[in-house]
Amino acid sequence: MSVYTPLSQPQVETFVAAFPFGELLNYRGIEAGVENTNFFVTTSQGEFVLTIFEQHRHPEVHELVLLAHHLGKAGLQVPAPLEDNQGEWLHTLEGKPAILCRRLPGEHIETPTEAHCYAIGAALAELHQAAQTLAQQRPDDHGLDWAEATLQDLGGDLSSVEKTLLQDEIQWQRDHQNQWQALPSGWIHGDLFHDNALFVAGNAEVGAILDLYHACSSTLLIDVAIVANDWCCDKHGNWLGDKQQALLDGYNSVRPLTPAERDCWNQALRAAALRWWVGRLLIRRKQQRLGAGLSKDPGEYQTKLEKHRQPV
Ligand SMILES: Nc1ncnc2c1ncn2[C@@H]1O[C@H](COP(=O)(O)OP(=O)(O)O)[C@@H](O)[C@H]1O
Ligand SMILES: N[C@@H](CCOP(=O)(O)O)C(=O)O
Repeated sequence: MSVYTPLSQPQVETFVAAFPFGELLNYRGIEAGVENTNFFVTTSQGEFVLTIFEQHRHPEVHELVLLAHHLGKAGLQVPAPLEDNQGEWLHTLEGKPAILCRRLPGEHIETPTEAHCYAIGAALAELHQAAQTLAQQRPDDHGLDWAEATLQDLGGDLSSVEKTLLQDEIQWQRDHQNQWQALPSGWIHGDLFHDNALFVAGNAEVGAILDLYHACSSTLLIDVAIVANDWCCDKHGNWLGDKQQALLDGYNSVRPLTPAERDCWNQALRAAALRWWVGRLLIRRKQQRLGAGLSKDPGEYQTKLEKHRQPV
């Protein structure tokens, strides 16, 4: 369902011919993912992924891919764009930005274990550290102003319960901004759900971190909380076993959280749940407009937010 921009065989052949990777053997659309169009592309010299950006224009893609370039050079397994015969990596297909990356190793996991949570915590901290040496920044455009603007925009699509909860949480987060803004910041992934990681089969070694297209400059702690909300609890926000602790242990093994970050953990879980509740409300609207099935339930993140708001 996420091939928003279908391509013909001649289009892919022409695209691939610009690169030094041999001839096109076959290609197929990738079902996973909801934002961009992706194809697995096999040539006579290897396996690649062709991505067409559906929501970002060329200058934005330029910014986003700087991070992948930077992390790739630091030895992290991320989708870094490949250069064609002219040294260009940013292309255009059907009027939209397009890139080609190597297909990275590993498989998706259905249900993360504690070992996966530990490994992704350590990998996320490595990403945060490696990104600190990237001078360019990209402002976070999914903060509280965006949440507020989206609330206004969605207006009539929301129930009164949803509106009240959103308004109340945005206000609560605004009231706690002083402490939040003093926390360590830098590039965050922003979307490290477990379907955006690959693990090398048979063990809990991270094979790849994918989909860096939400990456931006923000509070590092929210990135850890985005992972916790997806990897470590059930759909109702109940923590599963020791997964949350495993994630934090893995993260701390590379970059120990500061005392101020530890104090703000619940705020981070709330901010992360708010961010993806609003994100999913927008995805739902897009899917409804396209007549597509709903693949990301916003209610799950409403429930998680409600859970984190309960006093412990
Ligand atoms: N470089 C890559 N190597 C291997 N698989 C990839 C790569 N890039 C994307 N994929 C596959 O495509 C899926 C969708 O890609 P993703 O970037 O998450 O799309 P979207 O931006 O639409 O969410 C991933 O879940 C993964 O299965
Ligand atoms: N991961 C987000 C939705 C964003 O989609 P992605 O396919 O780009 O990761 C969620 O699950 O809400």
